[in-house]
Amino acid sequence: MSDPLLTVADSLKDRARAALGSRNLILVGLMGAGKSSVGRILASQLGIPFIDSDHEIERVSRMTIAELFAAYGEEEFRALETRVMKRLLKNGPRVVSTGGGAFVNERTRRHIKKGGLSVWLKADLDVLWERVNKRDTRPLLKTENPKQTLENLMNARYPIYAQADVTVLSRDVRKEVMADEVLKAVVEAQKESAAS
Ligand SMILES: Nc1ncnc2c1ncn2[C@@H]1O[C@H](COP(=O)(O)OP(=O)(O)OP(=O)(O)O)[C@@H](O)[C@H]1O
Ligand SMILES: O=C(O)C1=C[C@@H](O)[C@@H](O)[C@H](O)C1
Ligand SMILES: [Mg+2]
Repeated sequence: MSDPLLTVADSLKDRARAALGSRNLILVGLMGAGKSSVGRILASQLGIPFIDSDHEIERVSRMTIAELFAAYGEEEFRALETRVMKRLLKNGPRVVSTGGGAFVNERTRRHIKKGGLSVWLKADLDVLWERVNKRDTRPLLKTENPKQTLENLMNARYPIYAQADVTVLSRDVRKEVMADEVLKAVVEAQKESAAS
C-alpha cells in the first residue's frame, strides 16, 4: 500500500508544478533569506532547472560579486544584473533565485514581474543576521556596523519586496519545510488568480 504521507507530498509538488505552467518561479528578498538554498530544493522538487542570478553574473563576468563591486561599483553591477535577469527570464519554467537587490531595481523588477511568479522570502532581522554574519562575501555589508546596515536595507527594501506576487515567511525551520511552504503558496496564488 502506498504511504499516505508520501502521496500528500507528491501531490503538492504536482499541484505546484501544474500551477506554475511555463512561468518561472522567482525568489526575491534580502541577503540570507534563503533564496539560493531553498531555490535549489524547489527546482529539484518541481523537476525544473535551477538558476541563481548571482552565480550566473559571476559566470558570465568571470569575476566574483565582490570583485565586480570593487572594480565597477554598484551601478554597473545593477546594469549587468538587469541584463542577466532579462535573459534568464525569457524562457520558463525555471526556479530563479535572485540577488538581494535585484527586485529593488525598477528595470529588473519589471522583467521579474513579466517573467513569472515572484515569491518574497521575508525574514526578520535576527534570522537574517544569524545567517549572514558567518561570511564576509557580501560587499554591501562591509561597513562599520553591518547589522545596522542590514536593518537599514530592510527598512528601505521591505515595501518594495512587498510588491512580489506572494510572500512566504522565512524562519528557522528546515529548508525543506520552507520549500514546502513556497509550493503551497504557489498553489494558493494560482487558485486565487483563477477565482478572480
Ligand atoms: N531555513 C533555513 N534554516 C537554516 N539556515 C538557512 C535556512 N535558509 C538558509 N539558510 C542558511 O543561511 C545562509 C544564507 O542562505 P542563502 O545563501 O540561501 O540566502 P540568499 O537569500 O540566497 O542570500 P544572498 O542574497 O546573499 O544570495 C546559508 O548559509 C544557508 O545555508
Ligand atoms: O542585497 C544586495 O543588494 C546584494 C545581494 C547579493 O545577493 C548580491 O547580489 C550583491 O551582494 C548585492
Ligand atoms: Mg543567494
